[in-house]
Amino acid sequence: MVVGRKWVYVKPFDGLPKDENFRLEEEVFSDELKENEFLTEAEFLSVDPYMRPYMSSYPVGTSMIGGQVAKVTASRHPNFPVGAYVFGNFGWRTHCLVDPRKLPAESQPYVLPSFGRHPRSLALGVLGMPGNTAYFGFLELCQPKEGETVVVSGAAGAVGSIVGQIAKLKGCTVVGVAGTDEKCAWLRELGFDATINYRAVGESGFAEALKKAAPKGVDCYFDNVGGYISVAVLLQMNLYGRISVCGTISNYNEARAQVADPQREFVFKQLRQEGFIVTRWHKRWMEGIEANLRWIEEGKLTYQETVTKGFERMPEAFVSMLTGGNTGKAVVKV
Ligand SMILES: NC(=O)C1=CN([C@@H]2O[C@H](COP(=O)(O)OP(=O)(O)OC[C@H]3O[C@@H](n4cnc5c(N)ncnc54)[C@H](OP(=O)(O)O)[C@@H]3O)[C@@H](O)[C@H]2O)C=CC1
Ligand SMILES: CCCCCCC/C=C/C=O
Repeated sequence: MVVGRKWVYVKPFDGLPKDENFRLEEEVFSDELKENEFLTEAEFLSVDPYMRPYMSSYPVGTSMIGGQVAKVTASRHPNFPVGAYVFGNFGWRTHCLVDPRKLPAESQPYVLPSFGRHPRSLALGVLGMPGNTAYFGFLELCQPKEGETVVVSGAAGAVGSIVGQIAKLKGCTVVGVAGTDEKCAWLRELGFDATINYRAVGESGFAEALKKAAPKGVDCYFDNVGGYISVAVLLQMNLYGRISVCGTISNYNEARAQVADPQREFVFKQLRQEGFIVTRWHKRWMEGIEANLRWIEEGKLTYQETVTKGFERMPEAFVSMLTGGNTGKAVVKV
């Protein structure tokens, strides 16, 4: 018998998540597995923005959703031997009994490929879902061309920091928008050509700051945040500009903002805007991971992680990420 712990969603979110939304519970697993089942023990867990809007569609009493890196501790599945490390969407739990046949195609667990000298936690970041969000969401939807100007909001986070570096690899001029001077300084170290600390310039100063940072206008916008930042970028898009709508974290904890009608920009600038969910590319998943790993090995792609230690601190790490406490990918080490 194995006793695990899990975080349960016990009260609907209202605004920023609070302690009262979560409860830590125990769960017991039998040692006797059925054919095709395997048992895991988590090593690293992910806290991601999507958990905030997605949980609202689950009933209270559901375990918190999320990805993790875990070790297989018992197995009756030939592809998941004891001792292997896997990625799985097993939720906020220390242990999990898995039967892959019960999971949808876009949420299949997989044994981690070798990351060489890099930590396994990267399977939750640049070598996992956020890295693939950057790789596919930017390259497929923005179709960047050498010499173009790219703006990335949420630029110092898990997705944005990778998007900006890929844009530099494609020969673009890159402007990053982030919430502190320290984050902006890191982005410039990564090769970003200009940065805007949106908290420092404020809503009223943002359009002017963007004009200075992107004097030739904007050809591609990778939007992680929505809200006034995105309205201002839209108004400075160039003819035939492309916008990849990845997320709207500025309003995950609030009612939706009322924004000005943007249709005129789309007509006269002939813009293209497309939203996406990264699992759209689940059949090409390993292509994104391999490309990002190759760039890391070649010294062309750099990552950073913000690691919180202790499974009991999952809610704290989640709220910290939602309020800008992370640089690069936010993960929890059990
Ligand atoms: N479409 C898809 O398939 C996917 C979408 N996403 C989306 O991508 C975005 C980034 O995710 P991810 O990289 O994992 O998270 P991050 O690592 O970027 O962490 C979230 C960051 O959001 C920033 N932020 C918080 N509030 C605001 C605000 N009001 N305005 C602007 N920025 C804010 C904070 O940085 P700061 O200090 O700069 O404010 C914070 O660090 C999210 O919107 C997420 O939902 C992520 C994965 C897949
Ligand atoms: C099966 C779970 C996959 C998670 C996909 C996350 C998509 C994120 C959307 C917005 O943040």
